[in-house]
Amino acid sequence: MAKENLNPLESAQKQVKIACDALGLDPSVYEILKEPQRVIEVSIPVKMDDGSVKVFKGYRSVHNDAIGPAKGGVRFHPGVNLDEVKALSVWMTFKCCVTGIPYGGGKGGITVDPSTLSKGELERLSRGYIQGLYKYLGEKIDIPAPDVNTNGQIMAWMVDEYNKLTGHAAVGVITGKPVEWGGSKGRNEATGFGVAVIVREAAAKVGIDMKKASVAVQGFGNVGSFTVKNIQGQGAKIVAVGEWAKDVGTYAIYNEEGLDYEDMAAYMSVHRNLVDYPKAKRISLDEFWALNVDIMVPAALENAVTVEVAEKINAKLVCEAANGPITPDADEVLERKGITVTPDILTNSGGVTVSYFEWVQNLYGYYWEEDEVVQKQEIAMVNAFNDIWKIKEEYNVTMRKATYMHSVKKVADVMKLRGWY
Ligand SMILES: NC(=O)C1=CN([C@@H]2O[C@H](COP(=O)(O)OP(=O)(O)OC[C@H]3O[C@@H](n4cnc5c(N)ncnc54)[C@H](OP(=O)(O)O)[C@@H]3O)[C@@H](O)[C@H]2O)C=CC1
Ligand SMILES: O=C(O)CCC(=O)C(=O)O
Repeated sequence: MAKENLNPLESAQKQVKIACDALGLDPSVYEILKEPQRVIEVSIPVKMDDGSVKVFKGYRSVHNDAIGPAKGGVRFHPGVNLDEVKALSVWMTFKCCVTGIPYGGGKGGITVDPSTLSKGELERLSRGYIQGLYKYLGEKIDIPAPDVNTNGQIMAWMVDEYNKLTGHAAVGVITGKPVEWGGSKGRNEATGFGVAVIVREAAAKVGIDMKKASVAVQGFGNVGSFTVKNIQGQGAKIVAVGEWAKDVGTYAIYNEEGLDYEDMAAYMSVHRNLVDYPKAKRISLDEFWALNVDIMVPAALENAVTVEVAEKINAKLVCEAANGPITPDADEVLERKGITVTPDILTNSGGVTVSYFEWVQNLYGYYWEEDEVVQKQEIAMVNAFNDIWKIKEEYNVTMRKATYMHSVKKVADVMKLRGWY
């Protein structure tokens, strides 16, 4: 068999092309959508604590802003590169259409291992990113947010830098901020909470009783950990968690009696990983993927599920909490095996949906209670799930194809109205 293509941009383009063809759209729609509208690459010089200067590469891609200002997170990771950032921005365009929020798609990143930086170096790097890009960001232009290895503190430094450079108190230029300064209640947990909502809805459709379900989650960061918390809250048993640690690489922990979110989170906050977590046994990643569980949730990075991994999966339902965790070839394997997949742009759309709520609150200067945020998020996601399930049934296609058909049509219709083709 030919070597599997792991380029995320080509995966994203393939997903968009399939939807354009299924919808019978004018060929110019795909020509417009296959590449971002704008990509900026910046060099960021950072004064290190030892007095030396290190230069980091940063990127920001705006894929499409037909529907509204670009929206999407900023990732700090050694694997960040131009095609990855472009792909992530493509996915954001169609993710924003899932719950119907008025944004286009953007994404950014810096090629860096932030665990090697001091707090001061991390702050200078975050500010340097904004110094390189502030002319292309704005509350009505392009609005960043957190992603892998970035958080509320980093967003606060970035907004502060933006406000200093522009002279505007524009707190809505970035979302995912701390609640103490313009953040929305519920945003930190929103992606994982939303993943659990989609897992619950999909489980009901495929005949899994959440109260009796066994679940494995790959990744215990922001998305993975809150996914575990909320799925556990539905009465399901989390039997395995897959993770990554320096000097160990990928590993997983397993306990058939179930793992507890609070206990793992407390252990993680002291030890920074789950390698020697005492209430589970360590298993290999190969064993993790092959577990006999009802539901698998990849919540780490892209390309986690290749063809080889997909062949091992025994779950009835796979819910993509990460962006792009299943390769297109692996997707075909899961389809052949009759495993239902809820795609990333639906499953993890809760994060950007609550970012939108944060932006609305910032523009109004009027803040909501957490209950209101959570309730609005849940309604938006359940409605989106039902709309997409209907398309899946009507056209007899996978959830992924139905989701892209739903979203690509929305962007194509607006581009038509605006006279772009
Ligand atoms: N944050 C958000 O609101 C949203 C995030 N996403 C997507 O969700 C995914 C996870 O993001 P997020 O949780 O924010 O990121 P975090 O940085 O908070 O967490 C990522 C987690 O995955 C672990 N990890 C990294 N590589 C591997 C691996 N190969 N195998 C197992 N675990 C691994 C990391 O371990 P370690 O810390 O040791 O590196 C970390 O615990 C990404 O694809 C992101 O784009 C999607 C929508 C919104
Ligand atoms: O909250 C946001 O604006 C974007 C989150 C994000 O980057 C994502 O959904 O992948």
